Amino acid sequence: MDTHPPAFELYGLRKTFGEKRAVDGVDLTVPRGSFYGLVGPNGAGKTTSLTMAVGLLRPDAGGAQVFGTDVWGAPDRAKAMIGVLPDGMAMPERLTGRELLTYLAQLRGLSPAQVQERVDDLLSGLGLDEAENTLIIEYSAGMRKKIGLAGALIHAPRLLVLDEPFEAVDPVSATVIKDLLRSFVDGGGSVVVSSHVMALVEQVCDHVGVIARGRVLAQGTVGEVRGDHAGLEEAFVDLVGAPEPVKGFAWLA
Ligand SMILES: Nc1ncnc2c1ncn2[C@@H]1O[C@H](COP(=O)(O)OP(=O)(O)OP(=O)(O)O)[C@@H](O)[C@H]1O
Repeated sequence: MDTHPPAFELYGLRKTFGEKRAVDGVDLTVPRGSFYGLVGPNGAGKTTSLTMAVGLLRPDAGGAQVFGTDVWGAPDRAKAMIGVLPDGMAMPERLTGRELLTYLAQLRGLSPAQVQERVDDLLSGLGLDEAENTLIIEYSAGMRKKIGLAGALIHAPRLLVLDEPFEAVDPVSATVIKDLLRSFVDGGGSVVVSSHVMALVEQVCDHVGVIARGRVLAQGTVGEVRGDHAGLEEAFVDLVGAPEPVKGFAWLA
């Protein structure tokens, strides 16, 4: 038995929606203590892969392990170790930010003292203290991301899986989130983020996986995937293929 399994291992993941093969055999290894960026064009299969890997969508084939625990075989044990920020997460809109976090903390079985401490810390750390009594329905897109991230952190997981955590977030809040995630990694945690923003991945991540058309095209340290290219963006375009020049739109000129 491997006594030091990786933080997260996705193996042979497949998913077809009708005729559409969304995920076509995805294998990824997220080393312990890494800050891992999953990048790929729109529709590449990032969200579908991550949703299956954290146990929210049943794969047609394949599976995932969190620190050696099978996500679909031992879901309670696996999910206790993961904090998830899903893409476009449905939220209880009629709760306030504080009520939502308190509810999530109680669901995780935290003591009243732990609930109080963690909810206070997360609301102030993520700059949501002024909006703590505002209903979620009134939150902006960026505030929703932040309260979702707070919910993913409340039970102090060992692995964070965050789908587009920086989308719609203002630059100051993005810096706060980056700092928080970095200190989580410095403290021994592991993070997976999906993103389209190559510069951001290059700045914050130490490992990267490139996925397109449901398959992994490259993975490794940022340096390994970048190779001889000037940056990750150039490596990405080389791997995924440059887009066709835009034609038409004469009427727009
Ligand atoms: N529930 C669904 N039903 C049908 N097709 C789906 C469903 N979910 C995803 N797909 C399709 O599967 C493919 C992969 O989608 P997915 O959302 O995983 O891509 P992505 O890499 O996360 O894209 P983006 O960067 O645009 O968020 C796409 O072609 C998408 O249209």
